[in-house]
Amino acid sequence: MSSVSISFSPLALSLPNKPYRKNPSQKPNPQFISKSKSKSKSTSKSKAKSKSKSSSSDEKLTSSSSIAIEATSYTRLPPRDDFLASSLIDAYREIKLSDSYVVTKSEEGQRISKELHGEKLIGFDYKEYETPDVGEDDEDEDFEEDYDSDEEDIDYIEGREEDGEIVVFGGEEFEGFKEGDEDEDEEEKEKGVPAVMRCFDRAKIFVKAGNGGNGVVAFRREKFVPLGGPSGGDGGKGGNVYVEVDGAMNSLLPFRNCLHYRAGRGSHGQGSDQNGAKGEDVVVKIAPGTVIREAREDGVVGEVLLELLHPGQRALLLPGGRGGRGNAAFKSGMNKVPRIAENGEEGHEMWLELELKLVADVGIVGAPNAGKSTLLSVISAARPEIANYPFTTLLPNLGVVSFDYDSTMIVADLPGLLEGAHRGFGLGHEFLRHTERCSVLVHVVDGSSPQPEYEFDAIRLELELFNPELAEKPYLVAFNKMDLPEASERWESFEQHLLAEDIQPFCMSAISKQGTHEVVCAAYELVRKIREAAKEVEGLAAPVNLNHVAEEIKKKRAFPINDFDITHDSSSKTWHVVGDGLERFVQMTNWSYVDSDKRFQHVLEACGVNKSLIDRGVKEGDTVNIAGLERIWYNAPGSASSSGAKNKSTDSIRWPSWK
Ligand SMILES: Nc1nc2c(ncn2[C@@H]2O[C@H](COP(=O)(O)OP(=O)(O)OP(=O)(O)O)[C@@H](O)[C@H]2O)c(=O)[nH]1
Ligand SMILES: [Mg+2]
Repeated sequence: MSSVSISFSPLALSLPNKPYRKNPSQKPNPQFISKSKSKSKSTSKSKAKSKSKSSSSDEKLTSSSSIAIEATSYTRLPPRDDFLASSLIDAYREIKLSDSYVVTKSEEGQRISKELHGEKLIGFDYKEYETPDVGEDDEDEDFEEDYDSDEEDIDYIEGREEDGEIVVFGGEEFEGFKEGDEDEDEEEKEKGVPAVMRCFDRAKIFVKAGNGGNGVVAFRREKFVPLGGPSGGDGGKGGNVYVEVDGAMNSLLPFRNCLHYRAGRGSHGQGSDQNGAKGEDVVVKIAPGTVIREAREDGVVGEVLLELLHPGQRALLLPGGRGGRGNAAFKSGMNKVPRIAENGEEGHEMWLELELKLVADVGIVGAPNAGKSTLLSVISAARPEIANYPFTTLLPNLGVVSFDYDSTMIVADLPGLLEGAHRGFGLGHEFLRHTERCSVLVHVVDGSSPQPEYEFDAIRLELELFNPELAEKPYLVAFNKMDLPEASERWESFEQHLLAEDIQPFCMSAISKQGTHEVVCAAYELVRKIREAAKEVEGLAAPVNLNHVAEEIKKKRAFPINDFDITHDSSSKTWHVVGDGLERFVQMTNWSYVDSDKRFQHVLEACGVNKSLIDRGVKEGDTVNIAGLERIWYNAPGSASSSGAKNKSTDSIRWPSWK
């Protein structure tokens, strides 16, 4: 075994491994707001400043960075004054609108924003994105005109002031959250998720097990073999539906092209006692971390059927239908020439909802544009898109960080989070879901943002509000963009702020790879501890039964035929006899053969349907519906118990037992 060559800096060793607990006293500090307002009056100024001060910032890091500095403050959610500055308006136009942008257009929008974030408003105020407030009317118009000129890139919705926030993602839109109509809002949000994102981690597929092949009626005809007897073979079994975890998949996008998965049907039996071949199985390949639910017609979220995490796991989901018996199987001493064979059993079918929650050891979280993708790109071979505008990343990116051949971890770069993400704002639900399966979280904080402390607190709060378990996960904090002077200026106050909460943050410049090694090593140390703890627990835990869905279906198939319910509709004089066993029996009866009806009568008699109907007072002429099959009841002459077909000669035949 090779040794893991990881060197830990003293900073990394002092990493707090305690889960974060929400501190209710962490409310927005008005001092911060006023401070930042005065500090960041002009972004252009700060750009110039950042250039002149770059050498001093480098002192904080061990070696200086030769990489060009990019001021990124305009892509953040800036203080209102900043936003109104004309330099920012120019900058705002530069934002790549085809990817994303957020607008609050009206008074109503502001009101909703306030209501939504009301008591626990931390950090961003979305009313700052009120485009009509840009200043003078003329300017406003200019802006709108400029904006309109970009219309070929995006679908921009106008004149819907009452709707509050409008979010546009690559030409698709949804309306912002409005308190009081969550249900409608859910639908709206679903609509607003761009197709590629929906397909990335959600899919709805149809699966069907193969039907069994039919049995046949055949008789042996051969020279020198007189009265060869029945020789109809049984039908083959239908193919099964399996679900298998494919380690090479990291999304559900393949299900975009293929929705229906049908296993092959069993071949029909043939003469000369030849049984049919088994139907072909179908294997549905899914990504690790996929949750499978039954999709219900009423829209209610079905219960989880399977949750497959590890590559190579295979579950039998739907077993194929049984092959029908051929007439050779019905031969008996009393019935030497049976003219009967069964249909193959129908394979079970269902619609499934697949939901992927990425399985990664480390999840990189943070506000948009914090440098999450940059961090992933420098620590792994992954090449995510990196750009100077928010929501560059819309789909999570995975990367493998290798220290040694046997010490690796999977790191996921997740899309940026906004305040209100836990309520679906900025498609937060879509993104936050993926953090649930990460063992460790790395918070990347944009050091160049006016209030990095708020940014960190807001993201932490969003995670906790989305799922309190997320707040219990071990995490570490990486203060990024230390190569920028404004970031290095803020580092000390940020560090003090976190140290007061017993958290030791890391500082780094992802773009120049400085300080990233310490962050990765510290994250790996946390991952290693978690893996060790998980191994211990795994040893004690009982093995999970992956085939329980198929077992349930098989159990249902073996349901006894004499277990049925009878209901009576007096207005239409109809009796309904229902039962899983009876239903299957009716489905497998092949009515084209003469003996089928006799056997049907025999089974009804034997399983007590006739007797129960007589006891309940069935009258001649009444309709009896047996598992969907309608018959008219009549009383056979001279018999108290008889049914609606044929005579009693069937009693003399011994039919093989129903199976
Ligand atoms: N100066 C400087 N710029 C950085 C650093 N890290 C990232 N950036 C820049 O910040 C911008 C955003 O970086 P990304 O890595 O795309 O940020 P992100 O957090 O993935 O953004 P989203 O995907 O939109 O959430 C890019 O222009 C990067 O070049 C850094 O350490 N220093
Ligand atoms: Mg990104």
